[in-house]
Amino acid sequence: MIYAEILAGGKGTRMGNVSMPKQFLPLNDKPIIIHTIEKFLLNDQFEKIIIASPKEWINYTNDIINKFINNRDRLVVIEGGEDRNGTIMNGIKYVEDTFGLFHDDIIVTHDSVRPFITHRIIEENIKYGLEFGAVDTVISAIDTIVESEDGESISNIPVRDFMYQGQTPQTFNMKMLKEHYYSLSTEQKAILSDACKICVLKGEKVKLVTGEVFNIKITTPYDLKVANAIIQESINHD
Ligand SMILES: Nc1ccn([C@@H]2O[C@H](COP(=O)(O)OP(=O)(O)OP(=O)(O)O)[C@@H](O)[C@H]2O)c(=O)n1
Ligand SMILES: O=P(O)(O)OC[C@@H](O)[C@@H](O)[C@@H](O)CO
Repeated sequence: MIYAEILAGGKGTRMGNVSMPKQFLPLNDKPIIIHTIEKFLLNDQFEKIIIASPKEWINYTNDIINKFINNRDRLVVIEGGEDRNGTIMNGIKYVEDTFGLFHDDIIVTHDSVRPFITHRIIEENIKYGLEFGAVDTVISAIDTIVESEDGESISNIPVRDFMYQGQTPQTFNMKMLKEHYYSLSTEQKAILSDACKICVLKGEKVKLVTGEVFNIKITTPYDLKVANAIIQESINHD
């Protein structure tokens, strides 16, 4: 089976002093997370689209889904985890408890705050997820990446042609990811900035899918302005 999980368990602290987690802020005519959910609903391969929200925002998430989405049969809202990978594990647990976990089951995980995800990126994540068991969505690094271990001076400048910026979706064979995640030490878990690193630490091959420059993660107030500009641009082209 093919599942999707929209990760909305965060608090959005870098968005500054706003009344609600950033995934619920309006973007044009509806909340950011609704744009994201609608993109996933366009794909009919998903058995279930799991939305993981902070516990105290679960009712609100259901309310806005009821308001903006006509047919919510494939949607379910669950509680997010303490961190992003904990949220992914809650999604896998939901599947295991509800449908059982089978050998070829995959989950396409996506940041709720990347509303500009495209049909092509989702399709390629599913295709390669089934084939390889682990997929990351990336774009070529635009800036040169400078590495500094102490934050004071350069320790390395990797060859830019080998550097990419990680986006989402990230897609995984669920059994594989779960087993690897729970076999990591606390120290290893502490340095995970995304779920693909779990696979990398365990020596799994992770297939790359090409993302889009506009598949941005809305993190700061500036990103929200950029997102509004992207929406405006697409409306003007319609
Ligand atoms: N415990 C968590 C933490 C984050 N996320 C989700 O992961 C995505 C990317 O994370 P990020 O942009 O860092 O979101 P926040 O953690 O909410 O932001 P901040 O770090 O500024 O607080 C977001 O959609 C966020 O809701 C999640 O599902 N569960
Ligand atoms: O929570 P952070 O913004 O530090 O990291 C999360 C990101 O790594 C993750 O959301 C993906 O977008 C991959 O880049």
